[in-house]
Amino acid sequence: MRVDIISIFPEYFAPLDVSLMGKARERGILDIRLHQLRDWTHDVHKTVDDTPYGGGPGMVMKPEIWGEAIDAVVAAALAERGVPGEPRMIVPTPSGRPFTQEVALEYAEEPWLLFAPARYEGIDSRVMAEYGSRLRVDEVGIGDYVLAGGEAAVLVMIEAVARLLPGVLGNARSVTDDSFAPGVMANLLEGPVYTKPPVWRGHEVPEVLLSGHHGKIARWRRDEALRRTLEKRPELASRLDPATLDAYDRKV
Ligand SMILES: N#Cc1c(N)n[nH]c1-c1ccc2c(Cl)cn(Cc3cccnc3)c2c1
Repeated sequence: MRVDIISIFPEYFAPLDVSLMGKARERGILDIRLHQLRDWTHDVHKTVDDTPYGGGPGMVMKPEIWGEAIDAVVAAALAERGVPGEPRMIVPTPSGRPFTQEVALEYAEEPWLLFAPARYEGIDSRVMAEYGSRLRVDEVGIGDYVLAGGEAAVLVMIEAVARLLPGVLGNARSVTDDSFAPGVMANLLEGPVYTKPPVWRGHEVPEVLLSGHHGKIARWRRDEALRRTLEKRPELASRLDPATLDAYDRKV
């Protein structure tokens, strides 16, 4: 997967050089390119923003700069061998489509993502109108809390998408076991996990996990996941298949 990110803070994406993302890049599973938006400015101050039409607080990012940057990044990528078609453009915005595991799965199918994380009050809306007629452009938000810009949202989305790509997680971990993955674990939170020693500061590992009885262990894990989901995220539990809830050995 090819990923282009245009930002005034490309250094914000240093975390993509480490851990899972770093290994995926080394193995060629992910090809992430960072671009400094200010490289497409034409004034000595490298200005990327201006006051909003109609007044109001804050500043708005200038359409000309973004237009030149997006055109140049897309053209350069297309000039390289092996970059397919046109990118899916993703613009983080506070009011955007909520980013969920379902959206991550959708993006993981894309060969090319172009992220446009902005700052200030956002990008002049004509940029989305311009590219919306040529590309698939999504305005996406992560969670109901206030960020200072779109870069953190891009980091979250790239990690959530990249870990779904074949070969990124390795054999030890399967995305089908994820808390929010479709299928059996859909809408179930993960249960508690334990490792050696069997007793730590007087806290014992649940006996069933030491029993070697795989059927009982699987049932215990599912019951714990259900218990946690009912306790912490009842709105998720309400989406569970009734048969799953009926099978839950509530032991209460
Ligand atoms: N907040 C949030 C949020 C979230 N939860 N996901 N994505 C965002 C996000 C994405 C892009 C920008 C850009 Cl550009 C500027 N801000 C700051 C801001 C915050 C509130 C109102 N106006 C601007 C962004 C926030």
